[in-house]
Amino acid sequence: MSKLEQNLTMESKTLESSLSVPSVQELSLKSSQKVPQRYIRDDGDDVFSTFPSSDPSLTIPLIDKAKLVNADTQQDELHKLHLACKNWGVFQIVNHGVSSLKNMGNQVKRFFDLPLHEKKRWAQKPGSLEGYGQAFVTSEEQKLDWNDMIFLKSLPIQNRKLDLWPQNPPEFRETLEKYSEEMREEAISIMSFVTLALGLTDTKISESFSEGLYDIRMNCYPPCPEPERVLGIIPHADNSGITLLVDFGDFPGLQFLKDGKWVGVQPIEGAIVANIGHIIEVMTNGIYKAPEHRAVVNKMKERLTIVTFCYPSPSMDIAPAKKLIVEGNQQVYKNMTHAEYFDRFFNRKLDESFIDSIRL
Ligand SMILES: O=C(O)CCC(=O)C(=O)O
Ligand SMILES: [Fe+2]
Repeated sequence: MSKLEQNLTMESKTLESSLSVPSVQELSLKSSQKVPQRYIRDDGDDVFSTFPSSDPSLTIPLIDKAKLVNADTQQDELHKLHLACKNWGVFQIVNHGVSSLKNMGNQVKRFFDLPLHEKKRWAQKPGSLEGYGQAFVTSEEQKLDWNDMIFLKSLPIQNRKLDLWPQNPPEFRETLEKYSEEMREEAISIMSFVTLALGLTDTKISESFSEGLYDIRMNCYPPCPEPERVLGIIPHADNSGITLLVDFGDFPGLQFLKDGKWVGVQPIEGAIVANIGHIIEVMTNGIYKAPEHRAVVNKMKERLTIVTFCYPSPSMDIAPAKKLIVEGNQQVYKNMTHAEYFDRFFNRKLDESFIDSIRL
């Protein structure tokens, strides 16, 4: 297919679906020393052109939730949070209130350990991203991520497609229900501190997360014989309001782009990695930006993550907060309804920057 034909196909196809591709776990089990060409990124693929930072002083900011809720320490911690959101767009949170991380992690591990035919009972159906498979595969020529996943819409409850919710392991569903409810509470709470850190006293933004949408992507990154030639997930920024990620690995697999260099996130057991998504970038008029990030893989070790994409209520417009457009601060992004925002996202061109397309 010529480049032009490829672009035309990309333009006409909606991205809200995925072509079926092989399971990476199965490829990994074949114990071959070589990775199939479709996964190889070091043959001129420009997503591979930046390198990890070698500066050990660069670490993802750490936010202590206990200090945010304590009146004596709140101001200092809010200032740290403001700098984290402004300079990085990502931070790790400890002492949060989510109790079901470990249980959910165990369920996800047990799910990915099932034989392929069993996992396929919950496979993505044509025309939908939800279920077990891979995201955003839209052409047979596209390079592939070294990643298997299961993606489920969890809240509100009426958005659930239960036929895609695994019943093996047996406690998977109830654990995911509890996990998503806890994540919703955490998102509301984090958003209330993020807006306070920005100096917004009105609670409209954080409250809109109580009626929000919560989509959960569980990722498995199997060991890879040639880890330096592939990516677990290509560089992207999230289209969420905020993303809450739990990393069950013990090496830095997730990397954020900071001043042109990739900085790895060293997993802290029991912590949540929170990153700003495009919706909060728009609502803060770009004061807080959605950071580019990617996942890399390991030669010997599997890595599992659970990613909760948190969106405000569909009744909330996606537009810069009026209070931020004062005294010569120009509005940077368009005012959109929730429906318009998603329409633009799912019909975007894969070779163009989504955030640039919603700038004024
Ligand atoms: O699993 C990871 O480390 C990154 C996942 C991610 O960025 C995503 O699913 O959007
Ligand atoms: Fe992401």
